[in-house]
Amino acid sequence: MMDLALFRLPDGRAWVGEGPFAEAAAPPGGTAFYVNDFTLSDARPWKIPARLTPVKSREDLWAALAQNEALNDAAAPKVRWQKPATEWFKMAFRRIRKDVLAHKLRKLVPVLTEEGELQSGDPRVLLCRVLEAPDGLWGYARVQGNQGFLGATPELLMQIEGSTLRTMALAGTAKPNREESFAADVKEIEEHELVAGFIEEALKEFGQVSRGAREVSHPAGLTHFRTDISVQLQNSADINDLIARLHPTPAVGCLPRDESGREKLAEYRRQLKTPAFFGAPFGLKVDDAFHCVVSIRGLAWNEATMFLPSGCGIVGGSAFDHEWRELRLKRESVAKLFGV
Ligand SMILES: C=C(O[C@@H]1C=C(C(=O)O)C=C[C@H]1O)C(=O)O
Repeated sequence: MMDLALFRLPDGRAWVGEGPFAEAAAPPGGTAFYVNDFTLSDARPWKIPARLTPVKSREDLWAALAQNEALNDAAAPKVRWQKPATEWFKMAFRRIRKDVLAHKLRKLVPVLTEEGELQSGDPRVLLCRVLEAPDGLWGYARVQGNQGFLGATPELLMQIEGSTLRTMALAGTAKPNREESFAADVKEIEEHELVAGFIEEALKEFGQVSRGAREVSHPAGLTHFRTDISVQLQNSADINDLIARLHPTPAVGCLPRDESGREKLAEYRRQLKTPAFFGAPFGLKVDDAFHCVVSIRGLAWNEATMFLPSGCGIVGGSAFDHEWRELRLKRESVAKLFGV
């Protein structure tokens, strides 16, 4: 059975870890992956591989994999996707927007998942695409037997090097052909500032926070607002605590992030059958640094069923047709990158 984790940095450096993985509650001294689900339900999220190999090319990756013969002949997956139905998502959209207008919520991110049936080929072949994703994206993958997930995300949850923690607010998405007016789009700015403000506030207890300017960023064919934020950590802060403090940011979660908000978020994720990996933190502690991303722009599979999720922030000014199109654009960017 294949048991592996893969992590790639935006500059192309990548590592593949092979199982069996030892599991720990706290970060170990050496190298380990951090893999959890969206609700952080795994009490032992630190996965220490039996073997870790730096990989540069798909040849390196195949050579590093114990089962490389089986994969060498495998073809890229062909998937028959089903058109997602609007009803459930429309209902969720209306209820969230109503709650926002009634001041019960400020923002919530529902997730729509397109499902498909694997017709031929092997989804594990897509591990190559993770490795070869465009610069500027972080790649992540976890495969266990006949299930797995992988993706190429533009969103950093945190990177800790020495006493500096870097993170970003990435939220607010341009409509197609409206990139010029995006920088002044009041609704998208509001959506973005909710995320940036939350992160800034959450990090204050850990040290001096610096916040960069709001910028327009173009990862993988989409246009988003991005604000870089960093903090000088006062004490050697516990990584698990930092993850729990930041995740889920309102870029993939809700605001306020109180019990009632979190319950609503969990309820929508259940109703809409959001895969557990989606939006969760995924990281690697290596070479005295910890890199951890938000697992979006990815897909998952369980035997022959494929899942392609995407989410969008709903605020008072959101309109269903725009959000529906934004969800599609996000899925299309993933489908294009992975050739599915
Ligand atoms: C939830 C996703 O993306 C997140 C939501 C965004 C938004 O609502 O504008 C933008 C970037 C991401 O933080 C996704 O890609 O599925």
